[in-house]
Amino acid sequence: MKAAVLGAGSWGTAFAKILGDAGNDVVLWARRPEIAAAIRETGCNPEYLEGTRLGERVTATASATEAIKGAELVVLAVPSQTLRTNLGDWAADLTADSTLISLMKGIELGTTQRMSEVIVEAGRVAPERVAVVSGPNLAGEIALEQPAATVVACTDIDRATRVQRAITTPYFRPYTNDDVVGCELGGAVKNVIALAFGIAHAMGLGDNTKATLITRGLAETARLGVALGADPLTFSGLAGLGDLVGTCMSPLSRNRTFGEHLGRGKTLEQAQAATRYTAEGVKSCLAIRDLARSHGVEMPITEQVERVCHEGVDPKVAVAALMSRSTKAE
Ligand SMILES: NC(=O)C1=CN([C@@H]2O[C@H](COP(=O)(O)OP(=O)(O)OC[C@H]3O[C@@H](n4cnc5c(N)ncnc54)[C@H](O)[C@@H]3O)[C@@H](O)[C@H]2O)C=CC1
Ligand SMILES: O=C(CO)COP(=O)(O)O
Repeated sequence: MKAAVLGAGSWGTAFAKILGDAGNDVVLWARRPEIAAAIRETGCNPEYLEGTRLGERVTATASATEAIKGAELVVLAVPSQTLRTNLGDWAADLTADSTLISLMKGIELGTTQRMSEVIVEAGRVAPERVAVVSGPNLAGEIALEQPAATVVACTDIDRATRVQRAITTPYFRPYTNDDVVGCELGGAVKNVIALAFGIAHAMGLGDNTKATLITRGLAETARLGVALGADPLTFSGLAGLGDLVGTCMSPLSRNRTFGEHLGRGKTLEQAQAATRYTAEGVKSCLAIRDLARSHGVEMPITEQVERVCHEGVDPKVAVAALMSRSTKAE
C-alpha cells in the first residue's frame, strides 16, 4: 500500500519504519525542509531516533500535499493539541476512502474530544474511516526492532484487519479491536498516570505506592471509559494495562520523566524547559479532568496531577490528599 506519515517526531519516524518494513511505500512528512532533506539523503532522521535506518521504502518531504497524494493510509503523528489546526491544512488533500490512522495519545483542550473525534470533525471524514493504533509502543525500543504488540481499533473491523496486515512485521504484532473509545482513553489517561508515577519515583516512594498508582489509575481510567461507552475488558488489554505498565516502568517515557522533574520540585515551566519531547499528559490532564467532571466520574489521581502541574500544588500535599479520601469498597 501507499502510506503517508504526517509528523516526523519519535513515533511518526518509528512508525514509518514499521510501514516500510511491512512492505508499504511510505512518505514521511516533516515540518522542516532540512529534516525531510536529511531523511532523503541519509535514510535516517537526524533529530529523532538518531542512527535508526528507516529502510529503502521510506522517503520524506516537507510538503504534506505531496505526502498525502494517492495515499491509502494516512497516519497522523503530531502533538494532540495541534492536530485540529494541522488537519485544517490537510483535509482537502485526503483521498476519498483513505484510512486515517491516529497514533496520538491525548484529549483536546477546550472541546475534551478524543483524537478520532477531532479527525472526523476537522478532517471531514466518516468515523468508520478512522483507525487508532495504541499499545505499549515506546518508539525508541521499536526503532531497535525489539518485539512489541499493539492494538488497531476501528469501528469497521474489516478496515482494522487491513491496517493490521499493513503494519505487521517480525518485531511488531498488532491485534484488532472495535472499541475505539476504550483504546483511545487507555492511551490518553496512562500518560497522566505516568506523570503521577514519575512524581512518586522522584519523591523516593516505593513499589507499594507505584503498584497502587497503576492499579487505581487503571480503575479511574476504566470508570471514565465505561461512562463514555467503552468495553471494560479493553482496559485489561494492551491499550489499557499494557500501555500503562510499559509507560510507567520505562525511563524512556517522556511523561514519566516529566513527572520526575515535578517530583524533584521543579515548577511546570522549569520541567518544560528541561523537556524536548511531547509529554501529552501535561495538557491532557486538564481535558481529562473536565471530561470526567462533565460525566460525573471521579478521577482522584488525575485531579491531583492537574493540581501539581497547573496549580503549583506541592506533590507531598497531593499525596496526602489522595491518602485522606474517604475509605470505600474496591
Ligand atoms: N514517542 C513514543 O514512544 C510514542 C508516542 N505516541 C504519541 O504520538 C504522538 C506524537 O508524539 P511523538 O512523535 O512521540 O512526539 P515528539 O515530541 O517526538 O515529536 C513531535 C513531532 O511533532 C512536530 N510538531 C510540533 N509542533 C507541531 C505543529 N504545530 N504542527 C505539526 N507538527 C508539529 C514536531 O516537529 C515533531 O516532529 C503523541 O500523541 C504521543 O503521545 C504514541 C506511542 C508511542
Ligand atoms: O505512549 C508511549 C508508549 O506506548 C510513549 O509514552 P511517552 O509519551 O510518555 O514517552
